[in-house]
Amino acid sequence: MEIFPSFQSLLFTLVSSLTLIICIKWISYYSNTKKNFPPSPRRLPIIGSLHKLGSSPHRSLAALSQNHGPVMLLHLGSVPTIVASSSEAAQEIMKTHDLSFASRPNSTILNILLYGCKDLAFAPNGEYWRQLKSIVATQLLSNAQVKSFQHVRKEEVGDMIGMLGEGCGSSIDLTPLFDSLSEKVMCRVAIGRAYDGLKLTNLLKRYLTMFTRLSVGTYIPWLSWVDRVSGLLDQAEDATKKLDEFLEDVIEEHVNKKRGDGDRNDEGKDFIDILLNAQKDKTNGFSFQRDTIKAVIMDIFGGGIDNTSTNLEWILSELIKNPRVMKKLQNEITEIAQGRSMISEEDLEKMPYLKAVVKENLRLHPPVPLLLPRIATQDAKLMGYDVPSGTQVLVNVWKIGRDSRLWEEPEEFRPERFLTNAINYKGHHFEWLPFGAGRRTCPGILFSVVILELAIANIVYKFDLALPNGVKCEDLDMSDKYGITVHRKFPLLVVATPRV
Ligand code: HEM
Repeated sequence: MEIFPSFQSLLFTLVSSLTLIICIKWISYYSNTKKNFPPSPRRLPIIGSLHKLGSSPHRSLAALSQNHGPVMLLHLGSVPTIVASSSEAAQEIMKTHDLSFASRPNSTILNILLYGCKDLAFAPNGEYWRQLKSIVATQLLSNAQVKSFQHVRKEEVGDMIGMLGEGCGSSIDLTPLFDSLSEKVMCRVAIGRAYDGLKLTNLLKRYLTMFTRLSVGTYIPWLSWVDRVSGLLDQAEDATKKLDEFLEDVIEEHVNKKRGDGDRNDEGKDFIDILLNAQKDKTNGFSFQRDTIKAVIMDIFGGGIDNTSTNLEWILSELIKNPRVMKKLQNEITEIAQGRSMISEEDLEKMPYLKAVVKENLRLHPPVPLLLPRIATQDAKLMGYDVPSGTQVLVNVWKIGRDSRLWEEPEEFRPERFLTNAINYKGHHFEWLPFGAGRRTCPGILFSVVILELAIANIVYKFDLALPNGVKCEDLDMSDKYGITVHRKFPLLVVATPRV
């Protein structure tokens, strides 16, 4: 019996393997040259076009689209990525071919942060994601459920107004006030109480920052060891473990019905109660483990906290920078308030200009300017171009919101445009997509809009706001900074004076 193959058979195997590889390469090259791929900027070896993203990817990609058109193909490392920058392309992605683009790309770091993507935002499209979205949309974030947390918003907005009042006359940084408001509201509805002290704040900050860190392995898989050597994956594991331990305790408290002091939401069920009940419900054949509950709560913290405070910062920045709009808004609110001490959620329905202000701000400052990435799960066509399965897809809604073909004087903050157009939050208008659209649309729209409207209405009703040290309104710096959401680059410092 021969143990080692003969030289001839070795040579034969080698030559036939080489011929096979050359054939495959040739066939794939030939069929690719037949394909109609979107225009691409020049790329570098290994990193492709990663270096072109810069520190503000939404701005860099908008600039690139000026040269390469509304549908571009970039190679981020070795990840082929389509960037759509027009409302027509967005509509094809999120409506015409929504099913082809309804999944999310996966990565080692996301798997660490989200229990193997058992959350809603990064779960691949499929039965698991569909069932979970149904629970989140109909049980956690439905109209009725959002209404049931009205008292939480009232109390927390009241507390924030109280703090602003205490700082009247001196310079106040609004960002920590807004961060605290959003975190408290989110914690009370999600886990039953707001935690005093910085323990949870710091845990969350550390955890959420991990989503903004560049993971080499995500873009250049053969260099994925760099993420281990650089300590990135260890940090992600540690941040997740700490938050996991915290949430594990909170869930145990819920299971054992032992809630601590400071529970200001004890008359209603919080999200953990609802998820624990859904877990017991076997009627629809969907079963999930505790990791799913924790992953969903992490989504809710990730989606809810930063987005809300970022929005509040930008709305007030625009109002301060545009005194005409501020005056008009204050007039609307004062007329409806009729001397009452606080604006209530019932009042908001009578304030069309306030609603227009919130929408106009989302046009100019969408907190998630490239939406969450999607991935093509089948070969698709986009605006006549070929998009192979496995291509990542980004939609630049920041660019679409500033498209002069769609918006007159797009750089101007002019809420009036939303008084006359029919744009609503249903995701049918592809020129305005701060929450995305289609299957993957944000389920937290109702939840966030009401808190934004209530907080803004009360702040501008109760106070006049000016910039400190005699800085003129028109000189307010509006630079932004890319992160988990697009924040103001510099803190928003104001001097508040009581109005009523
Ligand atoms: C102003 C506030 C908010 C903005 C601008 C925002 C924006 C977005 C965007 C752009 C997406 C991706 C949509 C897409 O890919 O088409 C998204 C998804 C998501 N958002 Fe929000 N969001 C906000 C508030 C919230 C809140 C308050 C929650 C939860 C309480 C939330 C939970 C989620 C979840 C779970 C997803 C993933 C949905 C899926 O993949 O099926 N968001 N959001």
